[in-house]
Amino acid sequence: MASSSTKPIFTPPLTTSSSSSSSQPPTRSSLLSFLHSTTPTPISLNLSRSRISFLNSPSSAVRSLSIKNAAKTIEAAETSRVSRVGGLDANSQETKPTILVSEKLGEAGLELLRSFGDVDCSYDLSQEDLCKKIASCDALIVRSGTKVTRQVFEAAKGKLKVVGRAGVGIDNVDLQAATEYGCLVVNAPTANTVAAAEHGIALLAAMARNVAQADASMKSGQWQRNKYVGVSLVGKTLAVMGFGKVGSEVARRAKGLGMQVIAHDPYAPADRARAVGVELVSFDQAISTADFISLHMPLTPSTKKVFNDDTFAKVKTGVRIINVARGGVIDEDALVRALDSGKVAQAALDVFTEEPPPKDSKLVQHERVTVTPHLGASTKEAQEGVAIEIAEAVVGALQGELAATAVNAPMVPAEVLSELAPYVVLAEKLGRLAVQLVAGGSGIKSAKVVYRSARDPDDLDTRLLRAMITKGIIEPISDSFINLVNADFTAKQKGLRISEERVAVDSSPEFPIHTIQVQLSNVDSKFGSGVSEGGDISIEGRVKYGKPHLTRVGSFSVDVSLEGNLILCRQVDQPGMIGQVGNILGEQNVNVSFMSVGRTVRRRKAIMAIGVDEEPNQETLKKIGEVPAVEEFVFLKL
Ligand SMILES: NC(=O)C1=CN([C@@H]2O[C@H](COP(=O)(O)OP(=O)(O)OC[C@H]3O[C@@H](n4cnc5c(N)ncnc54)[C@H](O)[C@@H]3O)[C@@H](O)[C@H]2O)C=CC1
Ligand SMILES: O=C(O)C(=O)COP(=O)(O)O
Repeated sequence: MASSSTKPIFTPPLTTSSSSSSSQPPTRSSLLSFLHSTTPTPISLNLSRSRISFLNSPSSAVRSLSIKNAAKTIEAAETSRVSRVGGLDANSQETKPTILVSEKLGEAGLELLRSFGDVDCSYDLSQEDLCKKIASCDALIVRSGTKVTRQVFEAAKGKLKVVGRAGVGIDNVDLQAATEYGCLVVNAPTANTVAAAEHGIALLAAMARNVAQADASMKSGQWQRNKYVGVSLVGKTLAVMGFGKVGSEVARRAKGLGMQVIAHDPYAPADRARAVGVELVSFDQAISTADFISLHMPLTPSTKKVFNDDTFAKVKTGVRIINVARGGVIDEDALVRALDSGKVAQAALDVFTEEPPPKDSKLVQHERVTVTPHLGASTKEAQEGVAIEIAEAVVGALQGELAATAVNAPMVPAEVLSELAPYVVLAEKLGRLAVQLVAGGSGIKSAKVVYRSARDPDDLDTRLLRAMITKGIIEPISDSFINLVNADFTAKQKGLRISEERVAVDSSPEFPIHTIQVQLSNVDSKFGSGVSEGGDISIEGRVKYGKPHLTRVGSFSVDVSLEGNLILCRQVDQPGMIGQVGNILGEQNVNVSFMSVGRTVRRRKAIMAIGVDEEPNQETLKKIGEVPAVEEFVFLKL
């Protein structure tokens, strides 16, 4: 006979290279709470801790943030901070989050952050100092000058919940480490687009007309009109490499200057190019036909040094190159060689592999190179916009919202979130229940989730539900903290395969999901009745009246609200059973909140599902086990 729940043993084959103790993701007892937990408390088997803080404020889930609404956002942050209990932002000075801003940020953004948390503006920190400070920070806001390395996440010891990149490029943030540590990374992808594009055009024109060189010459007392004869832009071909936000704005402006614009971007939709009147071409075609090449792709492993000796060999002799993307996309030594040989006539660079570059950099010193110190995003307007954009994203994330600009987590639109909210609660509880039915010693390798829904699969986003089921399965049996950011990673790391199936049902598509079923295969159960005919531990639930309900255990139908704790008993189906068990609980002052009996065949076997507010002590559980008709029972914490 099963007794009260014991810790199932989970034997994860650690498959990733980062499994040394120092690099293990931290332990935190927060929830998908998204990023709510204030203290990194190790997870024990205390399953009764409260959860669901991630969606515990309807206002946070549906709040829409926009730059125009900065003032409203401040107000909302303040209202929310004082009105919510139990979350990171409860009405207490002590629980205010600490936000470290490590590079200069626009005042409007700072103001918004200050309305929500304690803001520490510490610029020019060494890596060592950053690592020291970060252990007490809930959020970190950076621009391109701060390297957020694995060491930073390690040093954060689980406290850091969100890194906000006040700009586009996130190549200075170790995203893999952030994900492993369950730390959300958000960026501000739109507010500096125009500034970067304008800077690209400024460099293009300045380079073509030798503005910087002529200026320096005049300031040194010279008047060299013949030396600084330039080239015209009109009618020339510009190749835009990377036809994203900045690239397309550059293209638009270059067309206004009378240039022929072509673009290369393996992922850009043709209609976007068509709308701007630009032809998308292959990499080789772009570089071999262009008079000017302007770089606008992100720095990734596949774009690193994509402009190298081989590439320069293919360009048109006398080509001019502009780079306001990332220094690392060019092999800078190769560029110096190409400039020296005359293959490349000129370059205008805002970004460098190493920033700032060494003072004696041949590239920076080259007389046919125009340089600026990473000024692409540095306009007043862009910096105000970026600051607000990132402050809103960070405040939202700290309040438990899924940021629209999340870089390392699925973006779930606010309306989807609010619709899925009760199912998210159900999903985690089902995962948590299923794992508690596993007998000690069984290693869980695979879980299958079956969603029964009347919705078209395209209208059903289950990533959040899968993450919560994963969280429910893993957290009770390991010391991992799971959220949407690291759910898939952690499952993989622990050798747990989660598969999903959608089954169409004939119910109302008004509700996204009819039932969710969690099946654990190839494991022994400590509650035989929780095993389906197919041999899997199987439980099913649905949302009723906005609340999660357990509706099936193994082959037995039940109907019990998933609140508090749960006792599942299998007994001989006979009169008086409910009374007997109810009396035992009542004697111990354990309040029964719900009760449901499900049976397969009348007067044969039945399952009794009893919701209890309190946790019965061992003595009480023993008495239940001693009721003659009770064949097996299990106590489950939700
Ligand atoms: N200098 C500065 O201050 C600033 C620099 N940037 C940089 O500009 C770049 C572009 O920014 P956004 O346009 O906002 O980003 P985006 O994400 O809108 O556009 C990037 C484009 O590059 C494309 N791409 C990816 N791999 C490619 C490849 N191998 N070849 C060609 N295209 C490829 C993508 O499909 C995408 O369309 C980023 O590197 C960003 O960090 C952005 C703002 C300011
Ligand atoms: O947004 C980007 O990608 C940029 O490069 C801007 O960098 P910054 O924020 O000015 O350091």
